[in-house]
Amino acid sequence: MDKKRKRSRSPEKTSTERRDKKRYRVEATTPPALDINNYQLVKKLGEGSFGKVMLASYAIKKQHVALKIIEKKKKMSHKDIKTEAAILRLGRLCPFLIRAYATFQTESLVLYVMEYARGGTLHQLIKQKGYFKSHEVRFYSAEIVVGLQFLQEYGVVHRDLEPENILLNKEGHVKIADFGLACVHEFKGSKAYNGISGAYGYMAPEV
Ligand SMILES: Nc1ncnc2c1ncn2[C@@H]1O[C@H](COP(=O)(O)OP(=O)(O)OP(=O)(O)O)[C@@H](O)[C@H]1O
Repeated sequence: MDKKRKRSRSPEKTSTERRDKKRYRVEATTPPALDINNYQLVKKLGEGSFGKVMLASYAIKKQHVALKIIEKKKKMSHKDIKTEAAILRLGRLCPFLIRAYATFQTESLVLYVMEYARGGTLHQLIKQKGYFKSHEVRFYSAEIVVGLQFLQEYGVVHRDLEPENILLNKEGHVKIADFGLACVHEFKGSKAYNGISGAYGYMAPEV
């Protein structure tokens, strides 16, 4: 009788253990897009107050991406990092916003893997051309407005809109970038966001 009980309990325990081991193995595997070793840095695309943006090659898909690298020691607030990452993830829903393929962190860095806008910035284009013809002004304005309208629907205020942060893809379409100062806020009645933010010359008149 005793022997029988022993035999029936032991396989039960073993299968639970096996299940737990299996679950542990699945959780311990880092998806390739979240593994810093899968990105080979090619060159610097830009640098800001909290970090730099590098052109990188994602080994798994042999694809160029823009990798924004923020050093944790630079003390960008946790809330701002989470907000920027969340807005970058929204980018997949609107063609005029830079989108993130992945966001992750290491012990010392926060990383956003973004689509690479290979057409440069609107600022570079303005410098290169000197001025825009009226149909070009309409083209860029329309795409920027659609991008901003989309952000507004999600309660996002960019707060740092300027030609350096309007990127262009290889077909020349607008990709609004740099959500480091953005806030997610709902304007209700007379409630307004406190604090001045943005680049002088490009701030909204009401700011
Ligand atoms: N997805 C991208 N594709 C191509 N270039 C990019 C991309 N993202 C950023 N850059 C380049 O890097 C520069 C800096 O990027 P970004 O403004 O996001 O960094 P930042 O650290 O937040 O800068 P700042 O402190 O000025 O706000 C941009 O002006 C642009 O030239």
